[in-house]
Amino acid sequence: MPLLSVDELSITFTGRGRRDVRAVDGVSFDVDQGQVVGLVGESGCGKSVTSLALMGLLPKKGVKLGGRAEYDGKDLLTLSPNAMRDMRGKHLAMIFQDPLSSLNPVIPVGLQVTEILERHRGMKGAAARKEAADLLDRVGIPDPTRRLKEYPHQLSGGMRQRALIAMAVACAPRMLIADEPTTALDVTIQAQILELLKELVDQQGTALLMITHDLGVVAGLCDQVNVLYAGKAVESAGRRELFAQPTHPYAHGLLGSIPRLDAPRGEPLRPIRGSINDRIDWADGCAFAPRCDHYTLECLSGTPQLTEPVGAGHGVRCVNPVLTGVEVKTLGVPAEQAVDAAVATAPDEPAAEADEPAESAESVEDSAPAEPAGPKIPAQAEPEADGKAEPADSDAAPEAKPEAEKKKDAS
Ligand SMILES: Nc1ncnc2c1ncn2[C@@H]1O[C@H](COP(=O)(O)OP(=O)(O)OP(=O)(O)O)[C@@H](O)[C@H]1O
Repeated sequence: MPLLSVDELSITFTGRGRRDVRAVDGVSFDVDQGQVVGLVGESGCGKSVTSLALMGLLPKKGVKLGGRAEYDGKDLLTLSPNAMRDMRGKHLAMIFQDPLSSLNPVIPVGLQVTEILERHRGMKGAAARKEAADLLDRVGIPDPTRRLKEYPHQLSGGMRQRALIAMAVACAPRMLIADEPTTALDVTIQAQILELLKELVDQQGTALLMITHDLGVVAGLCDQVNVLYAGKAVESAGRRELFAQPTHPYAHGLLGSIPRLDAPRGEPLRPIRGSINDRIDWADGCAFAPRCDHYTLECLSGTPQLTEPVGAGHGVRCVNPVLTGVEVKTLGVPAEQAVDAAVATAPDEPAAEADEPAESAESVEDSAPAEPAGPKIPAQAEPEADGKAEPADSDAAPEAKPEAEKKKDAS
């Protein structure tokens, strides 16, 4: 039985006088002990609110939760605030993106660590201080006894994130949720922090839910990956399967948009056009359709279901998946090699190259050119004779535009 089993999680923000926002819509995944599961997607796809819901950190007012999130037989979504408080620390812990705003700026780091040891492990005085120093030492903070007396602003960004990790693991939680833990750090520190997380998983069997927009992090760390788009999982697969054959056009585009060091000089980058705001409601069809070079009219007939067009355990929510093999490279390293390298990296070895794309796998939104948004469907989406808008290989952009867009350009 998985340690955490999320089943059809939905999160809706409600408010008087404004339209409800369905931020997460029927997301399901499992996390086993000692397993790293990734939630990946661009800004606004619902990654952070998923983690906050699991930690019981969303406000009660104005938020509707649906589905189940069973941890060790208990539904985290329905536990009382008190029960949830006991759950955090010992069972569940979270590492946030920005260590500076997660630490209290006016309390020395040591006191923030010992507070946790006192509350959850009943430790006091010198024993708690010693344990706090040991924890800082374990996460690689040099001279821990001195550092304990310092305030967060006196630590470097990497050290602050290490201190947060020390606090998160202080009670040896069985499950760790890391929400973009390396985004605020420079690339060398990123690799060290990822190594540290990997060690925790390997040595303590911690289950790790890794939330990231960074495919380098996924390649280096995750066993299982869920690619989210507009609140739904559009592809769920093992890391190898995903990198070897990204099958949903969004996942395919994400992997294809990673800059390559071996690309010929002047070769344009291949971002996914538009932004997450160019979408339709899932109830009307695939939310990604307006940005998709592979859409057909079928995409507009209701919510596509998760199916397994390329193999058992590789779920894809698309009626017109990318089934041709594509070579996806991460910074010049074929993806499979990058994954192999990442897998083979022992904890005491330097981080795999696969961690490197961390910097370059920028949010698609950030790198999207000022191109016109995708076709406004369904009005302009006219089928070819076979009922399909011209399928396009995203490799072949810009000619490979959907038929409707070509017409728009021509007019
Ligand atoms: N309090 C709120 N009220 C209304 N909508 C919200 C609220 N919080 C989040 N949302 C919406 O929920 C969606 C998902 O947000 P979320 O923060 O989970 O995205 P994300 O994938 O984590 O992005 P990022 O990487 O930028 O944090 C977004 O559309 C966001 O606007």
